[in-house]
Amino acid sequence: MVIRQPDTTAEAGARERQRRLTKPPGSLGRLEDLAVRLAALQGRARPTADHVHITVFAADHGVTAEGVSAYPAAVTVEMIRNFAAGGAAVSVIARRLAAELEVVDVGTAEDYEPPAGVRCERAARGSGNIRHEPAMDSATRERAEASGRASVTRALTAGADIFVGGEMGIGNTTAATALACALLDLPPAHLAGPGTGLDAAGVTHKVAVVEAALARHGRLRDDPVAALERLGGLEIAALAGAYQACGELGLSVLADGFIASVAALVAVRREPALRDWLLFAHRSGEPGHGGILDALGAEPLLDLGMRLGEGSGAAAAVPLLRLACTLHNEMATFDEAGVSES
Ligand SMILES: Cc1cc2ncn([C@H]3O[C@H](COP(=O)(O)O)[C@@H](O)[C@H]3O)c2cc1C
Ligand SMILES: O=C(O)c1cccnc1
Repeated sequence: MVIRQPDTTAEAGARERQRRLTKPPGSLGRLEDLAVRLAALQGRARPTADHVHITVFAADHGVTAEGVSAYPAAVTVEMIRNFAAGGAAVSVIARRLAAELEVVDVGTAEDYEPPAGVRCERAARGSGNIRHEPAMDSATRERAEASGRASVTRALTAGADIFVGGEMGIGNTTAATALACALLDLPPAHLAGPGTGLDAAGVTHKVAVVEAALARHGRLRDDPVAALERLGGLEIAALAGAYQACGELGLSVLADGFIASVAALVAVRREPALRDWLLFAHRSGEPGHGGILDALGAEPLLDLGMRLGEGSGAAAAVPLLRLACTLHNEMATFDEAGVSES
């Protein structure tokens, strides 16, 4: 399927409406651009951000065997339970936003009883340890991407107007760093950071692990799919598949932090027209995020020092989208209010 084109008629209508609202042109800054952009993506002059669908994709990473995270791999499944129980940061924000929150296990390694509400769609039992082997084979990547696509279909069926993809997977900042270094041809020291909280020695070790992984897998700069299979993670593949489906089916994406942005980079490298469908919510505290945002030409909405993932940074920016839409839809025009234009 092809990526849809934004609706330029709706965009022009929205821009014209912004011009007629009772304010000096441009005075609501990026809130104006946001409303116009959402109008173009939603194909209507009056956009909305009321129905937000959040899917958190969870998976384990073989590279955790190299000691690259401040937390044990068991936290991935423990957090799945926490999402289901409503206690994770993204659970709380989703409640506050009245957003739909679903959790999809696309590849945990451990045996556990998935709690009610968690979709168990494992494409594999964790990814391979990228230092020594590919993260996944092609069939596994396709299964993980299909899970991502299916979540977008559910979102659209439920009437979503914004899609947020979150991720949970201890070790996934290492996979994301390796992927981004491969696609951007950057040295690991440029993009590797503390993730969940490595100290300086831990980051140095993480750099060495990513260097070894890149050396093991060779040059992948011009092949995003091979890079994803060799260096990625199952939740990163699911996110890339979900973003692709959003572009094909016409659903706006509000992208989260470091890992989600690397998934976006993979998806945009594969399908450049997809870029139009992606709004970037925030600049993560993970230091490498800036390089990825730059590569995507993205200027995120928030810079709160958040570095959690789960979709939490994207969810935190939803109130701004709602405000942009409400201002656009409810402000009076100069004519309606009898206010003089310049
Ligand atoms: C309790 C807890 C909750 C989380 N929620 C998201 N992450 C985040 O941290 C992980 C990536 O960092 P690293 O590569 O350093 O392991 C991912 O699971 C990400 O979603 C969490 C991490 C922890 C510990
Ligand atoms: O920005 C993120 O998404 C992030 C950063 C650190 C750890 N987990 C997620």
